[in-house]
Amino acid sequence: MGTGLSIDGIDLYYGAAQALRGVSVEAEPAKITAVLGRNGVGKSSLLRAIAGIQPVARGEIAIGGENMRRTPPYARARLGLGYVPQGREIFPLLTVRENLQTGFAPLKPAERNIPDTVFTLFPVLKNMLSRRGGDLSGGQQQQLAIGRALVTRPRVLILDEPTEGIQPSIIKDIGRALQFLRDELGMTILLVEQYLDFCRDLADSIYIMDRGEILHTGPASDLDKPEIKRHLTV
Ligand SMILES: Nc1ncnc2c1ncn2[C@@H]1O[C@H](COP(=O)(O)OP(=O)(O)OP(=O)(O)O)[C@@H](O)[C@H]1O
Repeated sequence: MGTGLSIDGIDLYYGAAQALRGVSVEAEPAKITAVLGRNGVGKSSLLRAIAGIQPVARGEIAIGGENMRRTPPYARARLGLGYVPQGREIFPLLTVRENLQTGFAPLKPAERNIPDTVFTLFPVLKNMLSRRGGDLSGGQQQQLAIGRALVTRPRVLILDEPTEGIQPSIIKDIGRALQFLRDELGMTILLVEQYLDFCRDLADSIYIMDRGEILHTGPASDLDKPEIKRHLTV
C-alpha cells in the first residue's frame, strides 16, 4: 500500500493578494492525480506550498497521515516527498551527474547513490552523465529534473507542468515513466498541468482549478465534458 498526500483547506497569500483559497486535494496512494487550470490560477503556488517553499496562511498538508505544515522543505523530502519544479531548475554549468547529486542534500551519507530506476526510465541520462546540464534539450532537462527528484527515493512525487515546452516523443517517455512509477513502485503522483490530453491518458483523477479555487473534481474522463473543457481553454 502506498502513501497518500492530503491537502486540506489551504489559503496562500503574496502580500495582500490571495493566490489559493481553501484548496483541498487528495492524492490517493499509488495513483496519478492531476490538477488542471490555465496560466496564473495558482497551480505552481499549490506545489510550492506542498514542497514547503511558500508558507501557507491556513490549512493542513499531510503525507501518509503525517502533518507537515510546519516542516521545512528538506525534512519533507525525508518524509518521502519529491518535487519537480516548474522550468526544471537545472544547473546549466554542472554536469548531468552533478545535477543528479544535488538531489542528495537531504540524504544521509550512506544513502547518497543514484537509483538504477533513473537510468532505466531515462537511458539518455546515462549516456550524458558528463555533459553539462545546459547542453541538454528541454526534454532531456525535464528528464534530468525528474531523475533528480527520484534520487531521494520519494513515496510521493509532485510535478509542475512536466510537459511544458517539450517535444511530443519525450512527453510520451515522461508519461510512460510516470506510469511505471505508479504501477511498479506504487508511487503517489500529483501533477499540475495545462495539457489536457496528457492528463486524460495518464491520470486516475483530476481537479480543475480557477482563480485560486478548486472548481471540480472527478475521474479523468470528465475532461471530455464541454463544461469542464471551458475552464481550461484560453
Ligand atoms: N512570488 C510571487 N509574488 C507575487 N505574486 C505571485 C508570486 N508568484 C505567483 N504570484 C501570483 O499568484 C497567482 C498564482 O500564480 P501561480 O504561478 O501559482 O499560477 P500557475 O497556475 O502555476 O500559473 P503558471 O502556469 O503561469 O505558472 C498569479 O496571480 C501570480 O501572478
